[in-house]
Amino acid sequence: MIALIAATPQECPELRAALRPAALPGGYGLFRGRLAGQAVELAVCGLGKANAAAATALLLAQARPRLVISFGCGGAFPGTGLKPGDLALATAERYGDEGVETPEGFLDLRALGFALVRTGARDIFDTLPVDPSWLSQARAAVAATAARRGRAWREGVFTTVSTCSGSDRHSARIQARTGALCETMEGAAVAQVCAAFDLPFLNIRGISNPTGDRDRAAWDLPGACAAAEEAVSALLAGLPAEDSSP
Ligand SMILES: O=C(O)c1cccc(C(=O)CC[C@H]2O[C@@H](n3cnc4c(=O)[nH]cnc43)[C@H](O)[C@@H]2O)c1
Repeated sequence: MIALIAATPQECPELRAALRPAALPGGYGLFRGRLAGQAVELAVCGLGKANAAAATALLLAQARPRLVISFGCGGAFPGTGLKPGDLALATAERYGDEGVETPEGFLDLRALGFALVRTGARDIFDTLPVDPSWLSQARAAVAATAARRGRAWREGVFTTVSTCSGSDRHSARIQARTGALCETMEGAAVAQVCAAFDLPFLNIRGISNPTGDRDRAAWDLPGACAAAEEAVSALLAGLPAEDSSP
């Protein structure tokens, strides 16, 4: 089974329509069934890190998927070459605002000495991994989807925040701190729970907006959501049968 996590119903209309409604404890939305020949469970978790972590943990406590995919829309930082409607694929997830703001600057969790996940092999602080073999499968699907739609795509670090980058000043600070190309409100939280459960994680986002001074006229939420759904479907369609995938 493949687990899919979207924040809002608007980010997954096509996939939801192909699945049967179910429910997770706590009222988190769940949809089950088969997509492109793969068994899937789609959680619609609500906005932000707390919802994302709770829904992911509830899902993983009752099933052990071979892959967890966070998907939906996200903001693109300046200089990345990404525009609304384009696609982005995470190579790692980094928390953007977990830490302490001090007179001397921002102290992240590594500086504070607080690991978020202790895997046994190593401690994980602010940066969560993406599984390399699944990443190469996803790269092919995202590239093919972008080409089909006549759009650009990029891969790189994603950052997850509670306070979105709706001003140039804040956006520049988060970009300098994280080196991210894409900002979301859920990705690192899903990745953190996957690391705790030792399960592979991917994040695929359609770009809905540029980060920086907030201008709702520059957003394309429907185009971003459609692009991400199409890339997820392409990834599922390209996967081998359940037993022989990475
Ligand atoms: O109205 C706003 O200024 C605003 C800011 C951020 C997100 C929204 C949404 O309605 C989308 C929610 C959904 O999309 C992801 N998202 C999209 N763009 C961004 C962003 O620039 N920074 C962080 N997250 C973003 C996010 O994962 C949400 O789940 C409206």
